[in-house]
Amino acid sequence: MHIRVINPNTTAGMTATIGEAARRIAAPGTHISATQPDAGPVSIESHFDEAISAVGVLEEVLAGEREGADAYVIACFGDPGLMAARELTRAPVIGIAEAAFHMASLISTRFSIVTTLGRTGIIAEHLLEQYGFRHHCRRVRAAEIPVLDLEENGDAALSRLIGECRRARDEDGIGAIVLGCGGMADLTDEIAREVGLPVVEGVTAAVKLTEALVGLGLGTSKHGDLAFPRPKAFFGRFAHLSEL
Ligand SMILES: O=C(O)C[C@H]1NC(=O)NC1=O
Repeated sequence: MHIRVINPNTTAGMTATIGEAARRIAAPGTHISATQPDAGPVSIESHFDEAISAVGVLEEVLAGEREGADAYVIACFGDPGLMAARELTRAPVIGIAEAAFHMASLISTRFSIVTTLGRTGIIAEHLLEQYGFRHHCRRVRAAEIPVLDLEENGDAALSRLIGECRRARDEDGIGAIVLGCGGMADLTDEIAREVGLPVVEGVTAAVKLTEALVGLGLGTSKHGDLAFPRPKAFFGRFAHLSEL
């Protein structure tokens, strides 16, 4: 099976980190392609960044359709473009936030999320509501680190993350922690060791969920709102989408 793991930001180092984490846990026979859009924000830290990145995600899914991908992972914790991406394919499309929420809910009755900047916490809160996990999550916390610090200032970022995860463990009455950024995909084991709680990370959770869906012969339904988009003309820089 071929899973296209899409990093919605345009930082190649983070795409590599995400791809390595995905390959580490992929089943034998699962081929991982880790990709990123040619254009868009170097990191996603706001509603604006999310909106711009979603176009790149959709372009990556269209490329995957041309290349015969069997499933897609959207490897940004805001799951940008998820529903629109599902309209473009019969394959499973999983966002790392929804994957992490599902997995954490199977191993704990309550979890907390630890993400990068506090200002993006509202995005996770909206997704908890949208996916039906609001009552499972005790708190959305932030280590107050810029996303790219995970790449450029790794030790300091990890130390702040571990500190916030320890506070979640001691204060939130939880059984598990969800890491709130695709760029944290390589930190799971170290954080779990330091904090002593199960740590759920979305990239790896999403890869295993897509393997399960493909293995069950399940893909995105084309009945109802996730049917292929109605053909129509697009103008300007999106004119190439007229041939969908
Ligand atoms: O929303 C965040 O803080 C994390 C999110 N931003 C990013 O560039 N990749 C992510 O997973």
